[in-house]
Amino acid sequence: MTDFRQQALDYHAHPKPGKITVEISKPAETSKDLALAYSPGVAEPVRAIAQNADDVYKYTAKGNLVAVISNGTAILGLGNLGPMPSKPVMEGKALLFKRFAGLDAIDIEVSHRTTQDFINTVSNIADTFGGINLEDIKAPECFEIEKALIERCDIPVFHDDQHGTAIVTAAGMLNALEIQGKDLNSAKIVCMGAGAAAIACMELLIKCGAQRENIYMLDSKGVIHTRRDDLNEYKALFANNTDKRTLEEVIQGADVFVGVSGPDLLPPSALKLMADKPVVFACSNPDPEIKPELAAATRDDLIMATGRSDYPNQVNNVLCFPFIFRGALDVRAKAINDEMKIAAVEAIRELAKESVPDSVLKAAGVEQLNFGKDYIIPKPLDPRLCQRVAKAVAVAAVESGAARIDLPKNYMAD
Ligand SMILES: NC(=O)C1=CN([C@@H]2O[C@H](COP(=O)(O)OP(=O)(O)OC[C@H]3O[C@@H](n4cnc5c(N)ncnc54)[C@H](OP(=O)(O)O)[C@@H]3O)[C@@H](O)[C@H]2O)C=CC1
Ligand SMILES: CC(=O)C(=O)O
Ligand SMILES: [Mg+2]
Repeated sequence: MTDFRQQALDYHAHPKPGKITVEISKPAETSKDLALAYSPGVAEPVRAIAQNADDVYKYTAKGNLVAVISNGTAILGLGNLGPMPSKPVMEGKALLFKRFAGLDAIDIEVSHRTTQDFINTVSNIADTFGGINLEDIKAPECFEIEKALIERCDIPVFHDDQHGTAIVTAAGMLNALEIQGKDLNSAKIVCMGAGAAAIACMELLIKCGAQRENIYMLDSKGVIHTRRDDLNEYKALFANNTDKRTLEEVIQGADVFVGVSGPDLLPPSALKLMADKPVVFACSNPDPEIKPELAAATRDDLIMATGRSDYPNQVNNVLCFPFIFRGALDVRAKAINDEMKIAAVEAIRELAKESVPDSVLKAAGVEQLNFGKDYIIPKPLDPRLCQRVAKAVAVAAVESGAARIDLPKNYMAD
């Protein structure tokens, strides 16, 4: 067993199994405390909420509570391994919600027979929470699930692998292209993968200026083109009228490669075929489509990002989901709309252009970080992310009419 593998297993096993716990937030030491916390005192907020539904935000933990819900059908890039193997990832997301945004989060792994069963299960428990973060649910079911839950729930429902990934990818991509002196509008883009993350990343890049006809998408069967008769409705939107069938054919002269598929799917021979100054986001976890060392050895004019913490330029949805929920919950948004997503893109993007505080340099273990090739996007440990992204999202929610309450006074002030 490798050292790192053993360290990871020990981290999860000791001193207590798992990564999250539940703590109480009120005194419960005396008979008086118990009389307030439980019977008879608890009857008072019960009566208040029965009379005024919004009082649930005043008297319970709902407004700061997120459910991280999965069925384990697309666990990172490890595939469809089922609900229980997904639990460490979901606990991990809960850890990140708390660590980065102060949100209480609980993981829920759902076993189900049909997609409708999953939808019913989640919508039946949704009111318990302030928001629902769907995670690691494979395409195409994830699209139907998210759409149905958004319709049925009046709290934000957000499939992180779709929109969290797309927001961070768009922020990083706009910056990387700016550094390379290129424009998203005219960029030729190859997207390896045609699932949850791929479809959402490409749709958001289009909203940010990319041209649909400049995007070539590949799934496990190769290039997605108009002659294929095995495409679901989501892939069909990216079908090119082309006679190109392989990665090598479509990547010729491409400015951008986005990998949200699986390990080692971008060979150096294909990377060599890209245009000058390419941008390569190999975002599959834990193992990217090409290792950064191999990419750097293949050519020296690229900007490279991965989903991992141990290389520069971590394009990972952790830069988004804690903060987008923070902002959404703080104004009790009914949903997370496009205005809020674009506000998050801009806030993440802009932060990378500011000077980096010493505390962040220290946490990252580096001497300096300056906007450029190896720093296109902020570090997850940057405490300014919460302030900037949550505020931008909350403001966008208020301005777009998604918020139920106004911005709290002095919200996320410096
Ligand atoms: N860095 C980040 O923040 C994030 C990274 N990801 C990564 O993206 C990947 C996909 O996740 P997600 O979209 O949720 O999963 P999905 O199961 O929804 O999609 C996986 C996609 O990858 C495609 N694929 C699998 N093998 C190949 C192959 N050999 N060649 C081309 N395409 C292939 C599948 O093709 P087919 O449709 O034919 O089955 C499918 O379209 C994972 O590795 C995950 O870790 C995901 C979210 C966030
Ligand atoms: C980061 C993430 O959500 C994933 O790889 O699935
Ligand atoms: Mg995920």
